[in-house]
Amino acid sequence: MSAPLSDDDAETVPDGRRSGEQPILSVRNLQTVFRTDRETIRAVDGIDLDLYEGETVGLVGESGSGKSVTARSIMGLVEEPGEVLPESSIRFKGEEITGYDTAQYQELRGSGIGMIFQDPLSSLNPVFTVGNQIREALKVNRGITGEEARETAIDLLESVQIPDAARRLGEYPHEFSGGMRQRAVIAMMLACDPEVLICDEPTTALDVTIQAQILELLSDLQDERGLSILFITHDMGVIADITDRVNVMYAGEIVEKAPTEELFASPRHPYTEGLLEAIPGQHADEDRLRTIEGEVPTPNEAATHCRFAPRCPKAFEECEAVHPELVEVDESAADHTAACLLYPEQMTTGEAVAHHERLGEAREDGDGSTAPGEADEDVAADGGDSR
Ligand SMILES: Nc1ncnc2c1ncn2[C@@H]1O[C@H](COP(=O)(O)OP(=O)(O)OP(=O)(O)O)[C@@H](O)[C@H]1O
Ligand code: NI
Repeated sequence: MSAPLSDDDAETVPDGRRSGEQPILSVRNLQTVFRTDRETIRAVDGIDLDLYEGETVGLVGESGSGKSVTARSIMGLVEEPGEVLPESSIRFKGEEITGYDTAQYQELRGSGIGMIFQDPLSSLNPVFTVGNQIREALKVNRGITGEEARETAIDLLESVQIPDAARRLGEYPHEFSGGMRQRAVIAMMLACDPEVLICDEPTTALDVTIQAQILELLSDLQDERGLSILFITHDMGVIADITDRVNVMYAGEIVEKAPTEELFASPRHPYTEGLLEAIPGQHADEDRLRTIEGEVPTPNEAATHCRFAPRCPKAFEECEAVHPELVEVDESAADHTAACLLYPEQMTTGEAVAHHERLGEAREDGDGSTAPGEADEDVAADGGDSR
C-alpha cells in the first residue's frame, strides 16, 4: 500500500523535526578507530548525528558503546592510538572541522564548543584558585582582563548559582564540594561563551539531589543563552528529564533515534527496550534490578551482522548475517529510525531483510565517493521525498 522506501534514504536522513534548518552541529559517517598490535577497534563505526540550535540531544548507551569517543572526536581530543578516519564529516555551523589543526581546535574549544566531563577535577587545575582559572579563560578566549575580568568572573559564578561568589573566587578547587566544583567548571566553560555544549556524564558522580540541581541549572542556562546541548549518559532517567531527542548507541553504532517522548512511549529496537526495562523502579514488585544479560562487544571487525544479536531476545537467523541499517520504523514516524531487521514495520520480515541488504550495498557503494557537501544535498532531497 505504501510507496517502497527508496534505497538511498538510509544513512543520511536528517535528524529531527527541523529539516530545512541547518543543524549547528552535524556529524556524518563518523568513524574513530583505535589501532593496536592485535586489532583495530572501531569504537565509533559510522554514526550520523544532528544537533539544532537550542535543543538538547541525548546520546545514551551502556559502558563501552562509544559515547565518549564520539564526544572526543567532535572536540578534536582523540589521542594516539586513536584516529578519526578521513571519510568522517563533522560540521560546526556548516564548516567542516575534521582535519582542523591543533590551533584551530583550540580556538573551537575556546569559543564555539564547550565540554564538561564527569570528573570536574579533570577540568580544574588544583594549584590555582577558581577565580584565577576563570579569569585566565576570560583573558585567553575573550581578551577580558583586570577589574572587568574579576567582575565578569563574579557574574559567571553567580550565573551558575554559587553563593557568596566574590569570596569563593579566591578558593581552590579542593575547597569546593563535588556539585559546586561542577558548577565552577560550567562557569569556566561559560567564560568561553560557547554555542554548543557537550556534556559527558556530568552528573554521574553526584548524588541524586545535586544531580537534579545541575540538570536544572543546565536547562536554565540553555534557555538564557540559547545553548545547544549534546548530553551523554548511560542513564535513561536523565535522558527522559532533559533531552528533546535521543540517539541510542551500541557497540560503535547508533541503533535507534527518536524524539524523547516517542522513544519512551514506543521504543522499537530491542536494545532500547532492554535499556528502558532496566530503569530502576520499572518493576516495583521485583527486588532485583533488571539488566540486559551479557556485555557490549568490542567492535573489532566490520559490522556484517547485528552487533546486538547475541544478546537480543528477538534475534533470528538473518541477524547474524545481515547488517541492519537505520530505517524509519513505520510510515507515521518520520523521525523515528531503528537499525533492526524487524523494521520498517509495514514490511514482512523477508522484505525488510532484503531492504536492509540493499541499503547496506548502496551505502558501501556510495560512501567513499560522497563528499560532505554532496551528502548534505542528499539530505535535503531525501527529507523532502520521504515526508
Ligand atoms: N585509548 C583507547 N585505546 C583503545 N581503545 C579505546 C581507547 N579509548 C576507547 N577505546 C575503545 O572504545 C570503546 C568505547 O569507549 P567509550 O569511552 O567511548 O565508551 P562510553 O560509551 O563512553 O562508555 P562509558 O559509559 O563507560 O563512559 C571502548 O570500549 C574501547 O574499546
Ligand atoms: Ni564515556
